[in-house]
Amino acid sequence: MTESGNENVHRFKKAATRIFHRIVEIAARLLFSIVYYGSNEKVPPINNILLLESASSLAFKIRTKKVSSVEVVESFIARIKEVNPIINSLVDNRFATALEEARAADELIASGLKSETVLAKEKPFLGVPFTTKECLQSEGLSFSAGLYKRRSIRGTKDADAVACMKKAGAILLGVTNVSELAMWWESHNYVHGRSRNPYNASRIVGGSSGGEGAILAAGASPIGIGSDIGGSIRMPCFFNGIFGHKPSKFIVSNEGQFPNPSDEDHASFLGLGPMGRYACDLLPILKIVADKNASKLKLETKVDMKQVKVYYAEDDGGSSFISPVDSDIKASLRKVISYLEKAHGIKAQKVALKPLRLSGPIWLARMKSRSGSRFAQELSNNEGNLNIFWELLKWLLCMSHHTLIALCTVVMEGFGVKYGSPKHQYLVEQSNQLQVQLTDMLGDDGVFLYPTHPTPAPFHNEPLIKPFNFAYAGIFNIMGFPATHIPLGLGSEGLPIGIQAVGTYGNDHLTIAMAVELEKAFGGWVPPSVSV
Ligand SMILES: CCCCCCCC/C=C\CCCCCCCC(N)=O
Repeated sequence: MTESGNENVHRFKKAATRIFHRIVEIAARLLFSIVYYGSNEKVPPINNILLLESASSLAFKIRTKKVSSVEVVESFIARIKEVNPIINSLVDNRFATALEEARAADELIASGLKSETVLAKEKPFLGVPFTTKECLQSEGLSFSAGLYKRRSIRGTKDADAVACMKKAGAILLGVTNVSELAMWWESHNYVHGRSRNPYNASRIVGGSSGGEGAILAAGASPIGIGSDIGGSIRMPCFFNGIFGHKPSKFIVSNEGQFPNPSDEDHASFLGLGPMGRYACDLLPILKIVADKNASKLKLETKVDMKQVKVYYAEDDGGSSFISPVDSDIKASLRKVISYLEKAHGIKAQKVALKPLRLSGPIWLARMKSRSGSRFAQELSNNEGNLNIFWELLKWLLCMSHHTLIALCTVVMEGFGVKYGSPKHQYLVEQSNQLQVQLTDMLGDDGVFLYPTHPTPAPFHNEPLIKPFNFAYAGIFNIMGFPATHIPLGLGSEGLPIGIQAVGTYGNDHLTIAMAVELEKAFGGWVPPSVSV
């Protein structure tokens, strides 16, 4: 066959794959709509104004005795008790200890031993409650990572990031649900069950920091710490309409997570960072969890929006296996672009970065390690290897304690592209090319705006039909770049939508400044329900 003939066959195959994928997606959506018809419960409206404060504002009010820490902690505990039966977000708590710590914080403030200025410096979040995901070790609390074999394991010490928060005076309320081994974008497992979206309980909360996204959006915790190796902070923030920041690589310590990154590459993809309802909390919380590495970032630099260069893309250029970007998301991105021009004279440039179309395959290839598959081992809690055929059979007979997607991930690891093969090398090259393109384009004063995810929160289990949609977020983990999710209100289905702002290494202050700016212009977090 001639070269142009070959090209035509290739084009035809691609179009056919895309059409087939769309048909399956539409048919599945129809089926899920029928299955979940009428089960669109929301969390009740927030009636306590303390729950509407940012973590920074709560810290200030506690420190200056305008409100007591006990009052704040009690308010959030009451809200958790109200919403958790609907969203199944908090899976273990330390309420009694948290209240004791709140009393101690109030006593320290009342004693006058330390001035407000000293307290603001030494314990900037004194008396402010927070939550974190269950796969981040927290002393005395469940630490299963959603793995049935680990169901009775509890943390014996705090992960570094949790310890940093406590050192800053913050009070841990409890831990939130994750996907099995934090390796999927829906939070469901056989230890703690399934978490549900506060805007519509028939929809997912995302993963792996999904319980965290839901509890924050429901107004039941002021601030949270998540982790992100393939979008696990940004996707839950997107589905639950809140802010979240995945920092530049190696800024926040990964210590104290299960599973642990298997090598240096994986460790560079993983980033722990803040999640919350208000953009103003991202930077101070990042500073705290970054600890000594905060000085590697430019967090004190004031950003002049007029000097920021903006680039954007409305989609990945048309990957066959990824859903098309929802029209509400595209429209909101366009509104952002025209706002930036009107308010700051920024002439944003639309770009087409070819390797983005390969985001899914690139992420999967870069996650391959030289030493071979580890997921099957981790699924057995590193106690031998999992017999995948036996487990799949057990799953079919409803006898397995593993989720279907975890088993599919083991299969994928076995059958996917081999480490070092020509296909693997090609994908690594594409990934390097994208890194160079983004670095040259953005420099130290540019931000790339891009959908965080192609569709608003799908129904439970629907992600199995579109597994690679996570790649919109995951690709930037591979680059080691900072990325901030920015909520932009609700779409036509009443579900949160938004975009991410991506910068080059070390420019976390730029993507966070963009979040602060767009929150001012577009309103940021929208409560799931309001009193009538
Ligand atoms: C029934 C269909 C099965 C399709 C199998 C697809 C296997 C997918 C493999 C990897 C998906 C990884 C998703 C990563 C999500 C976020 C992870 C994170 N912790 O940041």
